[in-house]
Formats: sequence, structure tokens, C-alpha cells
Amino acid sequence: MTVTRTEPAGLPLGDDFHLYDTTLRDGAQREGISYSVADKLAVARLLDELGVGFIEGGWPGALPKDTEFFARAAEGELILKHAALVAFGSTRKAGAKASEDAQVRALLDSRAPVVTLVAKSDRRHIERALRVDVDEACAMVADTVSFLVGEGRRVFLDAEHFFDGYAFDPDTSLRVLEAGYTAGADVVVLCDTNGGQLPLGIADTVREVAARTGFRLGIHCQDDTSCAVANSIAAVQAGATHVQCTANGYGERAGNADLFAVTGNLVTKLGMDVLPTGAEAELTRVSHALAEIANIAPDTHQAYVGSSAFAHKAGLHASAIKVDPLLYNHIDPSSVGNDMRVLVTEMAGRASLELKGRELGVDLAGRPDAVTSVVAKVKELEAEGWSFEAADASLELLLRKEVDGPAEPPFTLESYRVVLDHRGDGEVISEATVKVHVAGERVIATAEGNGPVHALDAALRKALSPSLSWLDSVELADYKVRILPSHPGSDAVTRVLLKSSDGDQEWTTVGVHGSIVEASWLALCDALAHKSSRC
Ligand SMILES: CC(=O)SCCNC(=O)CCNC(=O)[C@H](O)C(C)(C)COP(=O)(O)OP(=O)(O)OC[C@H]1O[C@@H](n2cnc3c(N)ncnc32)[C@H](O)[C@@H]1OP(=O)(O)O
Ligand SMILES: CC(=O)C(=O)O
Repeated sequence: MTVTRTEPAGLPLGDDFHLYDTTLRDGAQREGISYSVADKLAVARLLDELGVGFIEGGWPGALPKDTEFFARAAEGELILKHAALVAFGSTRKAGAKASEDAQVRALLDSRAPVVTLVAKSDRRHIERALRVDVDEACAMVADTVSFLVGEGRRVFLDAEHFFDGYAFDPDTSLRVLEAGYTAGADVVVLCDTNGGQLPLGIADTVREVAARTGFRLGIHCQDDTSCAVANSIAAVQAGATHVQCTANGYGERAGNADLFAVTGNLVTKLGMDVLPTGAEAELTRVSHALAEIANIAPDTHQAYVGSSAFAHKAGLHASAIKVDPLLYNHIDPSSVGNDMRVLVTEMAGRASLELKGRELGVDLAGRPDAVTSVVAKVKELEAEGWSFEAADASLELLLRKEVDGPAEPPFTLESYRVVLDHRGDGEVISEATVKVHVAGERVIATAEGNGPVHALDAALRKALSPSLSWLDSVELADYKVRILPSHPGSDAVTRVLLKSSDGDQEWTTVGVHGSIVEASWLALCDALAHKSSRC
């Protein structure tokens, strides 16, 4: 296909590769996300700090919040150092003039230097959803692109449903691309809108379209086959030079290609400088900050940036990692701002313990017997329902006891008693009494609480506070309970994970018992023993 093309006005074309983020538009289409304008400004600042080339801010004219976002950005609330701001919208309506179409005018009014237009490129959509013929669909694209280019905007064309459309009727899909490109679109972006493609098919189509058209191609992949990242990378390897992604893969339905995985792959596997030098070390921080703004817990298993992305549980892994961490990591985790962690569980071997000891600052060098003994103890306890992988503080106490011998506990327990009082009016009150020995004295204290564990914690604090000056700073940050199914011949047990905080640090301890109160007590005692060992 040979075409004569109107060159885009105003802005240079000299950029070789576009890393394009659509978190604020397609990402916001994810169920459960609702950004405020302030959130959107914060997201754009973080993406710019990271160094992405283009930030699609939303659809001005369609969503009042997006209109306000662009207005506030243009009025100086968003100063971008790296990125160009992009307004997204659709082509003019059928039978209308682009210059008079309210949606198109809203794109201009947004004052964004770049506009991405979405256009249907599947004949079935053109005829059945737009209800126009292919000539009019192409005219809608060409008119809108040339109008915006004439107004000094750089234009990208998102060819919606391109891959499905190209498989159904390639000529129509190519005509839509041609209409946009000849009118001056800088890039035509092939969209897998329904997300049903697989990598080899994507690569074949991108290569074929590039060969048939010679146009600059982009890629936009939805994740309905769980292949959005692979599809995006395959498209880049096949010749696409513009890749659209969203932070953490947020997006409509199953989501979009994850910006952090795509960038991680482009930088570390394909050696492409798609971010400013060294910025890839910010990937983990920015991913987590963006999850915070979206109010979605980070996916701990997310490639490159998840907290488990470089966490090793298997003993065999740890034994090789001890020789060289790269033997079991596909990259150096610090290159993307992440950390390696070794988990000590029933799957641990001696090497896992040694590495964990280093992480926790417990010197196990020359203590092979201690290591063997703790490995055996961990396996035995985990078989009973304990779990140390999330309870580093309890594991550290176990390790230190083996290495240094039993530590002086902050207090000793004589007894505790908890009663639950269900009163006639339906109110339920818990009351706990503890008898402890602390600082050479026997202390008895009683307290009420809204549950047995709360009452026990309150009574213990009452008893210990006068003697342990640090106690008031320790707070319960999180409390997780899991009832573990019973095995043949044994009763069900309860596992409690307790996260404590002193304002500076957080630490997690574990307790396991048939009684939830006793399991909580064990976790609480470890939490206080850990804090005491630091004072
Ligand atoms: C693949 C993607 O994710 S693209 C992004 C999709 N994002 C969104 O839809 C979020 C924002 N959307 C909105 O706020 C609204 O849908 C609006 C303001 C755009 C349109 O609202 P309404 O005018 O009420 O129309 P409605 O949403 O019911 O239907 C969309 C209309 O746009 C038309 N349309 C769809 N795609 C295009 C296109 N590429 N070019 C021109 N018109 C289009 C449809 O044919 C339909 O026209 P009709 O009203 O004549 O039937
Ligand atoms: C443009 C877009 O979001 C899509 O085709 O999926």
C-alpha cells in the first residue's frame, strides 16, 4: 500500500519509541476504581517522575472530572518534565463536521498537545454499532484527524477491535488505518479490544500490517487471555514502536498490559531505553504508590514489582542463592527497586535458614548444629499449623534462642483467666485477669474489652505498663485469624498472625493453639519479647 501523507503539524516526530500510559483513562475503566481529580493529578505526577513518554489523562467532554483534570493541568497544577499529556476521545459523529462536533471541540479545549482518537476498525462494528458504511467510517476518521492536526495537535489513532476486524475483513481494517495515517495521524495503534489474542497471532498480524502499510504502528492489549503483556512484547518485537499500558494492569474487565511488567521486559530483556537512565529502579515504588492512590492492595505476586516477585521458599533455591543470588533470580531485584527475600517454612533447608539469619542479623556462621536444629524445629512446628513465612519476628526469636540460649523475657506469666459475660440485655462483655511477674514484682490486673483477646491485651498492658516504659508505643497494627482444618486424629487449631508497630517499625508474630485466646496470647508474648529484645 502506498500513501501520501499529511505530516503532523507543530510537534516533532523524532521520538523512536513511545511508552504510553493510559491508567487515567483505560485504567479508570476497571471495576472498583474511581479517581478524584486530585488523584488523577497525583497519578500523572508519579508517571511523569518515572519517565513515561505519554500520559493519557482521560476523555474531556465525556466525563466532567476529566474535563476538570485537563483544565487544572493546563492552568499549572501539572508540570510535566518528561511526558506529553494526551486527551482521549472518539472521532466525529456520522454525518457531522469535525469542527462542529462537541466531543471533538472538547478535545481541543482540553489544551492537551496530543490527542488519541478511538475509531472502529472492524466492519461488523462499523455496520452494526456505528450503523454507517465503511466510506463514512473512514471519512469520520480522516476528517477528525486532519481537523485536529490542522489545529496543531499531534494525533494518534486507536484502531479499536483491529485484530478481530483484520481477521474478518482485512481490507476494511486497513482502510481505516489508511484514513487516519494519510490525514496525519502520527501512529496508528492496533488494539486488541476484546483481549482475545495470543502472542504468535499478534506478532504475525503486526508484521504483516507493517509490511503492507509501512505505517508507524502502536499496540494496545487487553488482558482477557492473560496475555496482554506477552502480546505487547510480541508486537514490539514484530515492529510496533508505541506501546500502551496501564499501571499494575488496571483496566476494563480483566485489565490491560501492565506498565511495570512491559517496561521491565523492554528494559531488562530487550535492552531498550524506554525510561530515563536509571529510572527502572523506581518501578516498584511507583507501582505501589499508584496502587495506594487507586485504593487497591498491591498484588504481591506481580512480576518485577510484587513483594513476592523475588521471594524464595524452596530449600533448593536457597542453597543455590547462597552461592550466587542470580542463579535463582531472572534479574537483580534491586535493578527494578525490589528486594530478594528468603522465606523459612517447612520447605526450608539449611541454606534457607542461613540466608534468613543474615537478613535478620543473626550470625549463624560456624553454627551448623544450631541451623540443623532450627530447620527441624520449623518443619515440626509447621506440620502442627505454625507458619513462619510471614512471621519473621517469631522466627528470629526461635533462631536467637537456639544460637544464644533463652533470653530474659520481659515478664513471666503466673496465670491468666478470661471470662465472657453474655448479659440478659444481649450485651457481651469480656473480662480478663492476668497475674504476672515483672521487674521483681508480682502484679495482678483486670480489664474489660470488646472481645476476649482485647480484654487480655488490656489487662496485660495494665499490669506491665508501670514497669515497661516502651510498652505504650507498641500498638496492634493487624490481626489475622485462620482456623486450620483438623487432621485425622487431631482437633482443628487456630493460627493467629499479629502485626505490631511502634511507630518506627512493624513486626509480625505467630501463635497456634486449639483456643483462639491462647493462640493470640502466644503471638502477643512473642510480639512483646521481640520489642523487648530491641530496647
Ligand atoms: C475501547 C474503549 O474502551 S474506548 C473508551 C470507552 N470509554 C467510555 O465509553 C467512557 C466514556 N463514555 C461516555 O461518557 C459516554 O459513552 C459518551 C459521552 C462518550 C457517549 O455517551 P452517549 O452520547 O450517551 O452515547 P452512548 O454511550 O450510549 O453510545 C456511544 C455512541 O458513540 C458512538 N460511537 C462509538 N464509537 C465511536 C467512534 N469511534 N466514533 C464515533 N462515534 C462512536 C456509538 O455508535 C453511539 O452512538 P449513538 O448514540 O448514535 O448510538
Ligand atoms: C482503545 C481501547 O481502549 C481499546 O481498544 O481497548
